[in-house]
Amino acid sequence: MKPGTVGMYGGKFLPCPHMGHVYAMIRASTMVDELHVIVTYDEAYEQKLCEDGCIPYIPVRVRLRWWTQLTKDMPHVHVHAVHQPETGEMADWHIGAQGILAAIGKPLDAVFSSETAYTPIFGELYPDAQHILIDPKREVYPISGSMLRKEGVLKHWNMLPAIVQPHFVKKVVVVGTESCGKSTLVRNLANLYNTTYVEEWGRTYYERLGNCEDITLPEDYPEIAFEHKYHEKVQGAKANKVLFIDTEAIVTQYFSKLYVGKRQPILDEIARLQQYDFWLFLEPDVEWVDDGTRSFGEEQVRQENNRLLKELLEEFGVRYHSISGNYQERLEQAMVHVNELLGRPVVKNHEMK
Ligand SMILES: NC(=O)c1ccc[n+]([C@@H]2O[C@H](COP(=O)([O-])OP(=O)(O)OC[C@H]3O[C@@H](n4cnc5c(N)ncnc54)[C@H](O)[C@@H]3O)[C@@H](O)[C@H]2O)c1
Repeated sequence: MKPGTVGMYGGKFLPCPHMGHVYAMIRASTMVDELHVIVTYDEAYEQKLCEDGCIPYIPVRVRLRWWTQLTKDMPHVHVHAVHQPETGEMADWHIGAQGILAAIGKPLDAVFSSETAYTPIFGELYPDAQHILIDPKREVYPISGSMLRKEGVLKHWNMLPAIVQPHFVKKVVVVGTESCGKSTLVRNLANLYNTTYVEEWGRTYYERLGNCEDITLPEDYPEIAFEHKYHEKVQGAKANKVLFIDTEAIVTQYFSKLYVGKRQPILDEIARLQQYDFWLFLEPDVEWVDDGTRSFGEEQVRQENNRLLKELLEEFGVRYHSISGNYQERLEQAMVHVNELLGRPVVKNHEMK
């Protein structure tokens, strides 16, 4: 092609750009001097499309953000969002093309897609541009947006760019009072599902100080909650479909009440804002182990604290799933729930598929 060529690659990229899209964009970027990636959108139509599939609606701003991240080190690639109505009429494409040309602001030399069927309409819309097909049989990355919408993103995890995956990670939080096997269960689950986890930050915090008995201060608790949230973000970015999390802001609030006798508004606010896909509640029916940072071992106190924590969770409208029994039973019950969440079959002896 002549120097100074301008190309366009467009789509709705719903629910998200997949590896086939990334491949097409990169191939296109090597063939022109300037490439414009166009994210077309029609909110009402897309919401309906997502409702009919099995994915939550992903706003255009999020899709634009992913494309911006994907192309941030490619100075000759530019990303735009353009409204194109989706009524099923050819007029939609004409309206879209007007918006696309206005966003690009210069004549187009090439239009890229993987659809041979688009050649006639592109010929009408962009008569001076060449339609260049990239992998029309979708052999390099056999995936499509409709497969992701219909079958869910977890089934096609390896077809999602690494920067997109964290958005779809399922967050499983494990809560309970002291010494009910949370840390062990969280670590075991993370290893079994080959993914990452977030440790109980309050514990790490006091281990760093050397103890927690009689030395906790009210200001420790917001700090614990902030650091915990930060680690959720860090580990979530590396997770493989699911992230296991040991405790959260409501448990931190519960400890604030127990240790310093007060409830902290900022923890209530975090508790209201946080979102998890699944809550596992561990009943305190395994042996109490004193690991040096624990204080409430007496059976009656243990039961009373368990009741208090449940009350607090219920106050925030949390729908948790209780798990009890010995360590083997707890692991098996947890795996049944997690398999269900991930859409995996629950097999005999709960073996992994
Ligand atoms: N007005 C325009 O010029 C224009 C151009 C393109 C798209 N659009 C709009 O975008 C909407 C969606 O278009 P779509 O369904 O083609 O978008 P899409 O989001 O499914 O795909 C975007 C592009 O990537 C290509 N692609 C998809 N999967 C691929 C894979 N595995 N490997 C390689 N390439 C792959 C597609 O052929 C398409 O060109 C259209 O209905 C239209 O509204 C408009």
